Amino acid sequence: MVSKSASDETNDTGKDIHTEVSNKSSGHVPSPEHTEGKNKKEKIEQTHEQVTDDVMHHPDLVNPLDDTRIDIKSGFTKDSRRLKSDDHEYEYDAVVLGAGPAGEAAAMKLTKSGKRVVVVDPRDQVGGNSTHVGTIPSKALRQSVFNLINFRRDPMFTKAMEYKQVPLNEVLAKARQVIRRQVSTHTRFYERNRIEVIQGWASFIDAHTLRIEVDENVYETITFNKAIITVGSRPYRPEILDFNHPRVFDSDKILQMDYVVKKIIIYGAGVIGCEYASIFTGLGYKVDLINNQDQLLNYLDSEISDAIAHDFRQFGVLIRSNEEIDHLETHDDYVVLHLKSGKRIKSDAILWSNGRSGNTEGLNLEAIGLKANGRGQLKVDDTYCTDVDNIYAAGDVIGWPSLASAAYDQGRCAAAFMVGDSDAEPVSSVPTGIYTIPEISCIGKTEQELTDEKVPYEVGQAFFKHLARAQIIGERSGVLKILFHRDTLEILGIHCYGNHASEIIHIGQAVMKCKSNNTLEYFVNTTFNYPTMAEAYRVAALNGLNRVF
Ligand SMILES: Cc1cc2nc3c(=O)[nH]c(=O)nc-3n(C[C@H](O)[C@H](O)[C@H](O)COP(=O)(O)OP(=O)(O)OC[C@H]3O[C@@H](n4cnc5c(N)ncnc54)[C@H](O)[C@@H]3O)c2cc1C
Ligand SMILES: NC(=O)c1ccc[n+]([C@@H]2O[C@H](COP(=O)([O-])OP(=O)(O)OC[C@H]3O[C@@H](n4cnc5c(N)ncnc54)[C@H](O)[C@@H]3O)[C@@H](O)[C@H]2O)c1
Repeated sequence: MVSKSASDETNDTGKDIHTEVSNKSSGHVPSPEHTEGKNKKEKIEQTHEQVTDDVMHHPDLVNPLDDTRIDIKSGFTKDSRRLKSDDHEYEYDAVVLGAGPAGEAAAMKLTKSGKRVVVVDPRDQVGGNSTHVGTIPSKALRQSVFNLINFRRDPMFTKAMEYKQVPLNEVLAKARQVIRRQVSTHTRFYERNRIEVIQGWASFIDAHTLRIEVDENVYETITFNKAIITVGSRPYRPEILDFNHPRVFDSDKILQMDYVVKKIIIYGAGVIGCEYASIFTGLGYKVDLINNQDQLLNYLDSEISDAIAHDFRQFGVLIRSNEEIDHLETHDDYVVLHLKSGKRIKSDAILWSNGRSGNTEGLNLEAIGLKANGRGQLKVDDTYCTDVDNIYAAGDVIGWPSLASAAYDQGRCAAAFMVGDSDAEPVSSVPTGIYTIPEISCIGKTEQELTDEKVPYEVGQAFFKHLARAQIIGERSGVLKILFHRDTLEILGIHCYGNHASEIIHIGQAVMKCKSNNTLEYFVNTTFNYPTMAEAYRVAALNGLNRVF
């Protein structure tokens, strides 16, 4: 039996939904005449009434052992209030603005709840910025660079191979493959769930009418009962910089960098700045990392933040803290960054990575009485509802935490609130996964927070260099740190630095979620596979218990 949440997550449960699809081939957009209101009414068969039971028999899922049909949950709970019972005269029960992770999850939840839903996105492919310019390309790029670093370190290869610098867009060849595969996977989700996708820029005419620019100066209008804004974000571009200059980049444009540089400035030492510092040093570039704070990623546990700063320096990153741009001088083949402190830094190029802005300015929010903040973000309540009661928002456009992981869950939860699921809850606890080389991942409180709150905590540590698995796979640096209450042994925070950290963290996260079992003793009393990186939990737990008296 597939549970409700599991089927929501995979989105791939086949022909279980009863709205007609209008873009059968891919995420590609139907032509305007294909989506005209009149045709649509004929084409879209509203069969909400068919989805009445909680459990459905899935036609494609057959148990291989006894040939019986596998039951799946329809996505409703018995006490769900359904939009279909809201007697409305609109074409759609819900419209989703943006086909990124938040939009996709919202659309899947809505359609699985029997709603007639349409998704609008200006790209001709689904996946959002996350797939096309954010998470996926940067992580695929990071993996290629990681492989390159390991390859160069291996004496078996380095003798035979010539050391050659490679431009970024060539290293991205692998990333392009991953993007293609991701787009095709997600397109299938939309197709199988028969979700209509319209390509175009959406803007509001009023709180129940959307105008979609499907081609240059060609508009289509649709009406809807409820909407969810999941338009995501883009790099924040200050006016003092000319991003058309071939030596000035942001995190979108950097994916097209087609020349090799020796030296690059990264302005902004947030997650993007730090991840790219690893990527560039891995490619052999010299990096000046300009941080406008006094510590790298200062929301991290300071020991972890110190560790990444230390490793960056070892790899040749020059970190300049507490600095602020005055202006940038651009030349054909170099740039000079002038800092307010009077320093001047010359480099082949600059990557600006100083925050992001929500994509709200083209939405004509005034027409529905909404206003975004200075960074283009929308305010929502605990049910992801904006100040307008039929308009919801999720993902990067609402700010925190601006992660694809959370955007997906926020989209699903927002849709759950929209359909009236009684068990819907807002997303609250999100792990941090930072894909520097090595990785960083954390969940729960930091030492600084616990000290400020005067919680009597203790620390258990495991250094990767002592673990058999780490020695086998050649992990030289890394640490797992567990913070726990010294009286109750409750786990309060887990901080991991080292490769595989973003995977390792989930073991601790699962234990922390089990309220009755959330104690350090779990790791001592449970037999783990050996040798594994997960053994770090046992080692750290024993190390911590030895400190308790
Ligand atoms: C370089 C980089 C690396 C990242 N790495 C990670 C990572 O490793 N892990 C992680 O969890 N997160 C990562 N993130 C963050 C992650 O990409 C975002 O949190 C995620 O994309 C947010 O998803 P979303 O659905 O809110 O919006 P998006 O992915 O931004 O998608 C929004 C969609 O809305 C569309 N849209 C915009 N305007 C309109 C309009 N008017 N009408 C209709 N549609 C519109 C856009 O075309 C886009 O397709 C990274 C981000 C960047 C930039
Ligand atoms: N591995 C990941 O999870 C991952 C990877 C890359 C990006 N992201 C997401 O992308 C988002 C953007 O990353 P980023 O590195 O560009 O930005 P960031 O939010 O991490 O901050 C980068 C720098 O910009 C500054 N800054 C941010 N907001 C500002 C504001 N309103 N005014 C002035 N300065 C501000 C910060 O002080 C910091 O020095 C992050 O929120 C992050 O969640 C996540």
